Amino acid sequence: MILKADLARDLPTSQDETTVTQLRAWEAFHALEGLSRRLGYIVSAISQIAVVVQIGSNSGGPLFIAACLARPFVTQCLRNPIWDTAYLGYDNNADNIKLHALSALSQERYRQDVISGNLSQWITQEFIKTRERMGYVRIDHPENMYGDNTKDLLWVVVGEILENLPWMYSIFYSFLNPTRCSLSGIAVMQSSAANLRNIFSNLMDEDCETKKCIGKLQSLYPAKEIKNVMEDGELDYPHEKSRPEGMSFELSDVNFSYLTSQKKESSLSSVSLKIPSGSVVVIVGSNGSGKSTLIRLLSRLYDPISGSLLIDGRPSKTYRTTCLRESSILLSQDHNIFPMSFVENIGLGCPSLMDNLDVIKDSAEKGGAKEFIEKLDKGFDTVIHPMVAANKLEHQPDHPLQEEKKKISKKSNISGGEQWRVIAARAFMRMNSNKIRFVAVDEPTSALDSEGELQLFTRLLEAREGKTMVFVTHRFGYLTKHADMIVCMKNGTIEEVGTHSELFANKYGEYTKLYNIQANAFLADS
Ligand SMILES: Nc1ncnc2c1ncn2[C@@H]1O[C@H](COP(=O)(O)OP(=O)(O)OP(=O)(O)O)[C@@H](O)[C@H]1O
Repeated sequence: MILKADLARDLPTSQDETTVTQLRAWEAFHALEGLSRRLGYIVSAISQIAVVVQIGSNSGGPLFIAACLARPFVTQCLRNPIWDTAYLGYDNNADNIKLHALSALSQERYRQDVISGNLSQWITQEFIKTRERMGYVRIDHPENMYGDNTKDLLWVVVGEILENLPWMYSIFYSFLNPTRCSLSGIAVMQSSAANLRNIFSNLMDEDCETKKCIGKLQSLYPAKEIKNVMEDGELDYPHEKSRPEGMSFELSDVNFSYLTSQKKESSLSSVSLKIPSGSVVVIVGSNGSGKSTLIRLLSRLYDPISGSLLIDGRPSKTYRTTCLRESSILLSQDHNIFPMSFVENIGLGCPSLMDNLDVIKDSAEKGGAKEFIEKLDKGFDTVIHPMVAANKLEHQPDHPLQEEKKKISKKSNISGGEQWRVIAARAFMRMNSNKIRFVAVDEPTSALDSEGELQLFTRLLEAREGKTMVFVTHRFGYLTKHADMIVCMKNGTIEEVGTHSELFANKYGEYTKLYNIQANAFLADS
């Protein structure tokens, strides 16, 4: 339920802090278990105390209860759980890794990938399948499953003595007062002593704190009720008026600000623009001018605050968002590598072809990722972020486990550019669905070298048939030359629109200014 609720939230909703829940499923189960256990302990404690008081009224009841408390009390004081020390955990169970990875995909950092890749359904289905394959064993952290204390010899001896303290007290008491003790009374006292000891130990277990448990359970249900900020329409995409050349857009007087923005100015102000179907559009402009925001609106990750956005002649809100997302690809700096294997990272572009390794490798080739993946020991089966749990190591640089940690982390690290290539490969994989009519690429220049960038642009342009393509870039050259239209932005507004030669004809325009800065840098170098 939590996974589903997390995956269903759109970006604006998830950025509203009042709607975000940090609760994970295992915590809810713990809370529920803890609460019912605690209730049971309290009932048992009351009944056992009543028994001891009743039967033991002749044999020093209060002192006897104190003897029962001795061991749990000392245990609590000397508590030294194994997980309080430094440790390093490495998980090599494929299903467990997958289950945690699928769970992780509902986190904030993957939200844009999951939404733009339309992956919620696949994740939920895979989660259920993997869970069933594993059987219903507990999958929470080992810390929670392993509650044993370290045992040294002294503690074993002292513990045994304390364990038997109520017994010893009873025997001692019956020697002093033989007439006041019956055999059956002693037997009942003995069993009560064992029960009371257990009950007190459990009640002192901090996991069972009633307030904490109730708080956790209370925060569970609102997560299910959260309504998305963005409206979902009824219309399927494409519809009868959609053109086969690709998606078309018409923005009229669009304004937009992020909920989380600290700035007074809007990220987009009075933006009006027509993007014909099948065109290649390049958006340029200085940092913070609104290029990425414009692309996010076209990809329907956000809706304009005012003004209108038409897609193929109809308001964007009239379409089913899942249909629109099935028809578009967004390739941006905000995307992330999933904590899964390369096969899954790329295959998730088109989950129905996940089993087809040839198609996955072909997409990797197009995205420029195949070469480096094949050089890895496990090739396409390499899991990029294997689960490594480290505890109390951050402030101990000389701890012997640091070396092990490095070895494990090394297996899972790839460079920023390589990550981008994997994400690009996932985008090419998506094209195999044959549903794509809009491709948006947001500035790969920050991660890719110039050769990688040129290859990416060339391969994307080769696949342009039936697709409208919008690129954001800081590098003028190959793309601006091939663009049907260049949009130059400044401070959240559109300064100029036209082809390279049209914009360059305006000597004092923003486009010419940005172009000359780059050209002069090259001239100065040469
Ligand atoms: N997720 C966000 N939350 C809050 N504000 C944002 C967010 N993303 C962008 N902004 C703000 O919106 C404005 C436009 O940002 P945007 O990222 O669209 O610009 P850009 O032209 O793509 O910049 P760059 O070239 O640096 O990538 C900026 O003022 C930025 O601070």
